[in-house]
Amino acid sequence: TRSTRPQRLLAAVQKNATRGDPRSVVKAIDEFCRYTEWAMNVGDEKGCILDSVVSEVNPATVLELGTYCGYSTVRIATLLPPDAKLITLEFNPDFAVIARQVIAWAGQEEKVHLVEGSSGDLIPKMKEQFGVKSFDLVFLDHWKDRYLPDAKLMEAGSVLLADNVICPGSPDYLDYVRNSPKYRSQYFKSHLEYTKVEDGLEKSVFLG
Ligand SMILES: Cc1cc(-c2n[nH]c(CCNC(=O)c3cc(-c4ccc(F)cc4)cc(O)c3O)n2)ccn1
Ligand SMILES: [Mg+2]
Repeated sequence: TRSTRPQRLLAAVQKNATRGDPRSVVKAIDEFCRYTEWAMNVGDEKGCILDSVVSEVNPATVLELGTYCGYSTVRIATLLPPDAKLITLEFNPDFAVIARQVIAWAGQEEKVHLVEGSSGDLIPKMKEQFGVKSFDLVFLDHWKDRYLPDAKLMEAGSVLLADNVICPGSPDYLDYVRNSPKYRSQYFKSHLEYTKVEDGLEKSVFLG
């Protein structure tokens, strides 16, 4: 039967990237998605914004919601010190299977803990399951209608960075973080990965 898009993306990584070289993995995925087959990775343009926010926050603990094929997982992990922890949640088991192999090809498995399940179920269990009561940085890149309810579940974290706030969009989340006295929000205008369509990242610092 026909392969899936994540399987074809992984094949491109294994063919074109050097094992243990995370930058070559990122480059191979971006080239595949730009020139062969679009996929919903944060991409190179928004990826540079992601990199700058991660470097600025310099987090010891990161939570990523929505692993997909592990592209942003690899980008974030590469910027973390060896003792830092990145927990990434993926709902779709077929995506998780591919993401684990992409993360391994990039040599980042030490810093990354991929957990399968839905954010609504897993976030409340974070404390007891992983002993992490709050995260220094949360990257929201999962179902867009879960951004707001999940942000409310996590009102102890310090920096939220949300992908796709314009396309596909998360209007209720955007309205909340931009108008709530609990957050200072900033919009980084960009484009939907590998396209000319407007999209952007919203960085929201929790004021406690
Ligand atoms: C733990 C947990 C995890 C999840 C979860 N895991 N993986 C995801 C994927 C979510 N991502 C997207 O849907 C997405 C879509 C587009 C897009 C698509 C089609 C278009 F035409 C235009 C844009 C672009 C993007 O950048 C996206 O990130 N959710 C869900 C629940 N709980
Ligand atoms: Mg996204």
